[in-house]
Amino acid sequence: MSAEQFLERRSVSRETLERLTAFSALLDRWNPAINLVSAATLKQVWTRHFLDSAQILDLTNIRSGLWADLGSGGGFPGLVLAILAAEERPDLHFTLVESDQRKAAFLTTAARSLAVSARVLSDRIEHLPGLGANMLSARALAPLDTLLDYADLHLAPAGRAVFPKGARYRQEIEQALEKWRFSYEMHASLTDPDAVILTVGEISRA
Ligand SMILES: C[S@@+](CC[C@H](N)C(=O)[O-])C[C@H]1O[C@@H](n2cnc3c(N)ncnc32)[C@H](O)[C@@H]1O
Repeated sequence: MSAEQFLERRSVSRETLERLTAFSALLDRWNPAINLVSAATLKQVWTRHFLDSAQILDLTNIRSGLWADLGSGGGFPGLVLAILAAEERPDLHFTLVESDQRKAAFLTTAARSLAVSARVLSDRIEHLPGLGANMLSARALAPLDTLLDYADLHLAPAGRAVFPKGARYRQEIEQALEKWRFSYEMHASLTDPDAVILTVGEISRA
């Protein structure tokens, strides 16, 4: 999928498109050295990473407060969300948590170079003091029960979370329900017929 095909699925302003294009160029430049995403998916960055991340913003209606993205890696979904929100939801603030120092350095450099406001924390999620986030996201980080441990630590009261999940999502929900109570909604993924995106709230220990 090219930038033009992305635009057929998700409208963005010219400035946001330019930022995404510049982000794609940064990934091309840094990926051989620090393996931010698999080389194969880099060829499909507009669908596998940009559209896949953008759909997450579109499933939420939060317009202000703190959004924390955990285990951001090369910036997915967190930096894409920050790029979109810069114009679409300017009162949202982003914190990206990534323990790998080289990836965190990439995220800091990319945010600065793209003129996107995002705080990058290079630490382990479970070592950080609670972030008090209003919204939490994490892609390809951990099973749902572990993600709920992180949500318990980092969400503000009444905060919500949004987690893309692969084909094993039903087992993950069953497993998580042994330890947690939560409400959730399931949304079909725009980019993977086997995947879903879970929006989760009202999280408490079982
Ligand atoms: C499989 S990658 C996924 C990256 C990105 N979310 C994506 O979907 O492309 C998981 C990332 O989480 C980071 N990570 C794993 N465990 C972590 C932890 N406990 N605290 C902070 N970062 C962590 C890893 O360094 C890695 O960059």
